[in-house]
Amino acid sequence: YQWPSPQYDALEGFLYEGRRFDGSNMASIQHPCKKRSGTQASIGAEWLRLAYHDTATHNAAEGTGGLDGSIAFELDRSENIGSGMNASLQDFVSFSSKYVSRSDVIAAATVFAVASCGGPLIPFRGGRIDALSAGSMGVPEPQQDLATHTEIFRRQGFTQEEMITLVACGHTLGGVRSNDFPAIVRPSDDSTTPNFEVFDTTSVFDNTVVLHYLDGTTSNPLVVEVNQTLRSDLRIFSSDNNRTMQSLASPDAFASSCQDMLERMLNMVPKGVTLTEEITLLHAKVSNAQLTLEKEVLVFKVSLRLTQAINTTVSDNRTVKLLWCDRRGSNRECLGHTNTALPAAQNQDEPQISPVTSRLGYYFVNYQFAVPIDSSASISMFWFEVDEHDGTTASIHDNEGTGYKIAQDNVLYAPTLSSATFQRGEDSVKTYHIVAAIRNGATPSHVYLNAFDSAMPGYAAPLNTSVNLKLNNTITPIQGYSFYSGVVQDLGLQLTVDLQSVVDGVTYMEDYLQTFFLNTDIPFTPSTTVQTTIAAMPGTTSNIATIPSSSSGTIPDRAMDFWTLAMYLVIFTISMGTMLSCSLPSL
Ligand code: HEM
Repeated sequence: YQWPSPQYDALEGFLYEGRRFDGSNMASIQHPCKKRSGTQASIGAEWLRLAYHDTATHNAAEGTGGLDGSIAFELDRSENIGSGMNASLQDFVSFSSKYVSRSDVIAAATVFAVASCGGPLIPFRGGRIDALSAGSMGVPEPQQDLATHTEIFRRQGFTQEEMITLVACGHTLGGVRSNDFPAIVRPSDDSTTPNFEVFDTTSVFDNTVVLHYLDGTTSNPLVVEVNQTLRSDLRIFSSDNNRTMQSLASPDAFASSCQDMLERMLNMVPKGVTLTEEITLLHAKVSNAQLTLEKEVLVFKVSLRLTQAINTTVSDNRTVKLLWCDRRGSNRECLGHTNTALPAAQNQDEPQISPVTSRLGYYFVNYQFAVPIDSSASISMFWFEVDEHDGTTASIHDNEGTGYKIAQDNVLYAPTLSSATFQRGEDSVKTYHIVAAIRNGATPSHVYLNAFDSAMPGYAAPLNTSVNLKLNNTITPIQGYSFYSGVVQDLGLQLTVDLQSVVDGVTYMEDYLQTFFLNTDIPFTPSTTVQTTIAAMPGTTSNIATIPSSSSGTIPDRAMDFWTLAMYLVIFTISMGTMLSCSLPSL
């Protein structure tokens, strides 16, 4: 892994933080192994079933179907009946983006659900490509016979033994609803409350479904149903004289078989789709790096996210420093001096924020920097030093020795000059005025943006369009930058833009820029901020602010201007002469 890897970074953030950029948390809709409010339905079970139904149309030989999000267009089919399906799609709709496809969200949801309910950690890859219409039919249904089921699983690429295993791994969570399958679960006399019969007596991901099947005490409706035609689990489980079921009687064997089978299921994709490498946890992660103009100052903002073992706390003595080199002038590339700053804020995520990370035994501590940059010097690369002041050597996080390089400073995003106008509500058109700052000196032949949003209400076609940006003379040039602007209209929930400027045939780009915070005063902010601590002087801290959590699924209301406050603190501290050090280059 080398920074920047925008797709990896986005997938890693989603998987290990469970949330999208504005802090809205998808994992916590379900975690910890919750039931849907007011019902007996397990949300994790609904998510897992949706993923299986999306993949179940896969044809391994032809390379068609698979986990591609086509399920969003297939819910009117009887093979996809079930109120949990629609509910799950609603849970997911606002979480996809340019780098986390709708089908990646469905796959990650299964990883969350299984981890959250105590099952194995399923290795995750991203890069699935979304279908924008229905695919072929072919999800198994309970009334079909064993030969049909065996053939369906063979088509998907599974042997008989794998079929038995995968069904047992699926049917450890959740159950059957009377309103969707009245022939299997009789509706209650009181028709307002649907009956729900669970597959086993525990609500967690364990092998009770196997054990109770083997010892004859099961009440799995697909085994004990009086109408024999509907006993599909019984036919499948017993199809090899219970050999496979017996092999799953050990909890470890069950967990490891389910880990393998569910990983294979999530990675069944149409041919032509290349999945990413496995997304593993980054222990020191750079995020939200952005050079921007704010309040007439050139500012560099970045966060360093460190893992911290659960049940341990960060030492009060720890200092985290941002170091960077000038891009221009006599000190460029740290020839004369290296710049240093302390974080503007530190905050901790809740250990529970992603079930995957919490199962790995970590939570996150974030250090956020917002430093003013002299625009004639600019910035070319940065790195971090973390010192525990306990006698151990300070650790350096420098992108495996190369430093974190800032590719360019010719085109920048100016969120504080950009804006969004919209009515609250999911189906209203939002109008975004996007402002780019273009460094004077080189005259661009073309300034434009690519706008992308796949988080569309109702899974409508994504927005994917280009808009030309024009020189905007109403904004006074500052710090050697002039401003270009353009308008994007979007119905979706997670617009990102890529700004591009072409100078002498070379394209400069700022990729995957977030827009959710336009009209709030916070350019970017952690979601579940517990308490914000601002470092006033090296080694000392003082609590100054608490930011309310914005973990709802909607765009947050106007919130406190945290970053501006943080920046002024840094400016103040620098002017006290305590934070800008002139030293020899250390890279
Ligand atoms: C022959 C194959 C299968 C048949 C006939 C079948 C049938 C069913 C039926 C009728 C339900 C009840 C749904 C409801 O009431 O909402 C159900 C639930 C479920 N199925 Fe399957 N299934 C099969 C295979 C699988 C597989 C391979 C998986 C996943 C690996 C899976 C995962 C689930 C889950 C998690 C639920 C519970 C959903 C909830 O509680 O909301 N199923 N299945």
